[in-house]
Amino acid sequence: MTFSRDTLRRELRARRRAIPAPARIAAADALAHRLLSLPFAPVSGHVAGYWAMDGEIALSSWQLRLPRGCTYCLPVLHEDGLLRFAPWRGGAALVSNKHGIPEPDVPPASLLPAEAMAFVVAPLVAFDARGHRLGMGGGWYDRTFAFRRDHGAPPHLVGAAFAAQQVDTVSPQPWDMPLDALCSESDTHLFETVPAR
Ligand SMILES: Nc1nc2c(c(=O)[nH]1)N(C=O)[C@@H](CNc1ccc(C(=O)N[C@@H](CCC(=O)O)C(=O)O)cc1)CN2
Ligand SMILES: Nc1ncnc2c1ncn2[C@@H]1O[C@H](COP(=O)(O)OP(=O)(O)OP(=O)(O)O)[C@@H](O)[C@H]1O
Repeated sequence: MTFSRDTLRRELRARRRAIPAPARIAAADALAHRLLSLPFAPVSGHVAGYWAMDGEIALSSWQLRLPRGCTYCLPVLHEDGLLRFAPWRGGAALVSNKHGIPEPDVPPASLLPAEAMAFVVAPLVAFDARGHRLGMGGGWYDRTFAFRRDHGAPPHLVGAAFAAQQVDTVSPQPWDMPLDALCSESDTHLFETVPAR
């Protein structure tokens, strides 16, 4: 079981890294339009993206096209094992976390908890047609959004990926965070989760 999730991670990470630059630029644009067209696309509030790395589909196009009322945030690793979020605009100071991923360089007191987000775009390594997501293996998104299991949105949780990251099944685990939607460059999947509050 662990072996197959690890194997899947290795293969799908290699697959997303192999996508050539022109295709990934076009895909990021198409993804932005799909995210902005979701029935629950935010018009205001804090929205979380991520700093794309290791071949992940980029969110820069979406960030640039967000409605004025939305504040774009990046995830920040916190010592308690739960992600925090911090507003970030192009040009603002960044610092590398322990995995080498840039995070906004802000004082700990200004970090926002997951509950303060209206809409969260989650990176992923692989997804399946039932809305299950396989991440990098740190459990960060699963732990951080475990509170969503018992009640509806907000925050809405949306996976972002290249269509090539779809697999038959990610062999979901009980702790895996269910997605409300998944957008790729070519598809929008809406999933049934618990009703909104
Ligand atoms: N862009 C992005 N940001 C993100 C995530 C992500 O998947 N993508 N995360 C989603 O959870 C969190 C970070 N989680 C991570 C978990 C494991 C590894 C990891 O194993 N990385 C290396 C080893 C390098 C190192 O750790 O120094 C690897 O590539 O094998 C990286 C990030 C928060 N930020
Ligand atoms: N809600 C939770 N409470 C406690 N531990 C958790 C929870 N969710 C995940 N974990 C732990 O995190 C570890 C990694 O989980 P998993 O391999 O599913 O991560 P992932 O979904 O790939 O990562 P991520 O969510 O960061 O993208 C698991 O071994 C699990 O023990």
